[in-house]
Amino acid sequence: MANAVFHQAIWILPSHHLQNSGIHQEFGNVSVKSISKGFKFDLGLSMSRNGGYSSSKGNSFAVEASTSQNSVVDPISAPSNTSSNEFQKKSSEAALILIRHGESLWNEKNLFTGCVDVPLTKKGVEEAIEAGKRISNIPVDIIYTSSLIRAKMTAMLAMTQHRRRKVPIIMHNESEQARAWSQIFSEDTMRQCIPVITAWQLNERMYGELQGLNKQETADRFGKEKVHEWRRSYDIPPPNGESLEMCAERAVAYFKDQIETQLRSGKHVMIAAHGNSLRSIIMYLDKLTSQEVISLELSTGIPMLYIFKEGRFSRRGSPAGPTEAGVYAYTRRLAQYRQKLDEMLH
Ligand SMILES: O=C(O)[C@@H](CO)OP(=O)(O)O
Repeated sequence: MANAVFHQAIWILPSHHLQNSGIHQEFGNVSVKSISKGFKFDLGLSMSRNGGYSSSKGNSFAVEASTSQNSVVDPISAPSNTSSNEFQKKSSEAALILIRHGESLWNEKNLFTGCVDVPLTKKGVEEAIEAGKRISNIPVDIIYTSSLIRAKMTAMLAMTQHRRRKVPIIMHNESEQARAWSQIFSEDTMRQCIPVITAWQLNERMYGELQGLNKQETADRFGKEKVHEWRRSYDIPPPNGESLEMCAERAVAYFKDQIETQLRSGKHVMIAAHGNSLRSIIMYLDKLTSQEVISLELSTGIPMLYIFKEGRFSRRGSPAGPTEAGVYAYTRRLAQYRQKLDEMLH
């Protein structure tokens, strides 16, 4: 289906609104006076009919001033003597971090969860914080999460550990009012924010009539092999649920349409999602066959790093290493980013 754009996810503050609005006298510590010129923040994203976002401007997170145009580029990522547009054109490399959410209350109870919206356990919270430590030196410009709380919690908790100290802000594009009421009125503040896009397409596979059942009891009842087939095969769906193939149809399509667009424009992306939605994405990234994906298992709270360069993905991190150094093979560009963080923070 074509992605018919029906509205834009823009945080707009036209100057007449500033003058006329009696509502937004202050937003946090930012007074209206400091932004009296009037400008608009444009994520460069448009929501499509299928609930996804498409890039309306080519670059995400662009800021349009009333008189001039410039993109918000992290001063740490961008060389100071290079204009942001030039930088983005030259930047042929972007980081992609994938994190499966931390342990949920139903993981702990060994229940099939699927699209049931269950929060993290204390251990899951700790795993998310630990994941955040491992990615604390890797640039993040935009975050995608599923619409489920365990993925959102994981992303937010992980970002509490990031050394750049940017603030992840969940975009509310569900209605005109939600957009209007979540505007930000300071360009400086915007520079210190990371947009968080929630997308149902990244949700866990819908587990059908297995949702809420105990995994061990289900295996005892239907047989270990049958249950393994439901859980790990590519094209055999659980009763009235989604197979991995069906899950991939929405998750990988969303990835290609929305997330790859960000990577192509040089944005560093983090995705917090689920065992099976991420398996389907990894199958695409690593070009796994439907046989190979059967043995792909993802642990909770382990971040994986990919580099997108010249249209190709290469895996730079294995979930095996216990430390950041053991996990990630940094590219030169990532090492430079890290060095700049060191300089800034010491
Ligand atoms: O229950 C679920 O939703 C998933 C992930 O926890 O389980 P499985 O490992 O069987 O895919």
